[in-house]
Amino acid sequence: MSEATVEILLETAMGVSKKTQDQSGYDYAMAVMKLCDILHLRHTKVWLMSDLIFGLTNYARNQEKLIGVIHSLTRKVIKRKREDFEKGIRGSTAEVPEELKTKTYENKVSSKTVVEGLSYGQSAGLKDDLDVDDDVGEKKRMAFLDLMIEASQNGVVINDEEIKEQVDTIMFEGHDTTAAGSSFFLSMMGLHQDVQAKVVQELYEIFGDSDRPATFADTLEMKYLERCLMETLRLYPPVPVIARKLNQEVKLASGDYILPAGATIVIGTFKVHRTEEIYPNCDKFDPDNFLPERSANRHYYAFIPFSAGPRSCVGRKYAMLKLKILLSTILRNYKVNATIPEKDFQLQADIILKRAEGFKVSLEPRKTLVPTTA
Ligand code: HEM
Repeated sequence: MSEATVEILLETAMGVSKKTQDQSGYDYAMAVMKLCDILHLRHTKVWLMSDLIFGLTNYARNQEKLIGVIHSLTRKVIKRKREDFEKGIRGSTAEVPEELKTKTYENKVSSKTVVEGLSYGQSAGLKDDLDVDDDVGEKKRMAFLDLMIEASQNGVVINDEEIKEQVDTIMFEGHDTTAAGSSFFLSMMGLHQDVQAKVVQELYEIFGDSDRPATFADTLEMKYLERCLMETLRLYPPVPVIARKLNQEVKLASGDYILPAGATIVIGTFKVHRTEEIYPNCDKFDPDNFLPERSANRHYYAFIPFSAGPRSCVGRKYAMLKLKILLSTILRNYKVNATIPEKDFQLQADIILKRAEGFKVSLEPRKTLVPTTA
């Protein structure tokens, strides 16, 4: 999943054609994973916290090598984009599948010409510029990196090193989070076959037995799949804790406590999401928790997989879109099975929430999407 999410980022956010990539997404994803292991070790082994002692260990040398792998990919991607720009090539060079170049799909559910719906969390009540019916066709797409390179040409002060840092941030934040989210989602589908059957039923209503690629309009119809995704992010938030340094003292609403200015506070998203008063039977996987009527009166901060406020996740709409496309494609082609029950998951919270034993799911090819009972 990590490899897939890196490749998707390179094509969609960096606008690089798969053909132009000379280092696989797999190497990048593995390097990030190993680097996170070292960071995790430094969180838990007191003696490794000191830079001086850490610098003397093999971990430090390994870390250098891994950072080299990570940075070499970003440097190559930027170099390639700059060369394209100098040759006058503007915009994304990632290929659009032939089937998506013509807009002739009949939607089985509705034949709306204007999409009325929401790209991220219908229940969250958000609507923005993604909510338009122009997701297919041959218009020139400008990826995030294209825009930055163009801005640097137009005299906006951003140099190559700064562009590289932005690319590193998006590549890092954008791949491991969605890889964890999608892997937990597949684990849930494997364990809750009745829920998987309902998702497949919904996909059948959207796609019939066709194997055409999913469009943006289709993702707006994936309402039940979205609820399953939100419920997965509730139980297994890929970023399980966030931290903030207080600029001023804060009086807690819950009692006579005052947190001093300058303190670092840690917000346990994982714990917030499993609060019994907010989510009755809070450890149970129940996609109906995100039915509009159930979430309508819930506090805004009761569901914070993407954090909240001014430093919340900039990629959340992109993430939901990417997850819907990726997961619907998998479920249209494979039945997911899993045997390890949730109570036996060995959760590991380094930077990203993972299952220490790996995501043990197996896939069985589906011959047809025609729904079968679970
Ligand atoms: C399921 C997927 C994702 C989850 C759960 C997630 C979660 C988060 C969270 C919790 C934060 C805030 C951390 C904090 O408050 O300290 C954050 C920040 C951020 N995320 Fe995501 N993220 C996801 C996907 C993505 C994607 C796909 C991208 C980019 C394409 C992205 C880019 C970022 C960036 C750049 C920030 C930093 C924002 C800032 O500091 O102003 N994220 N993410």
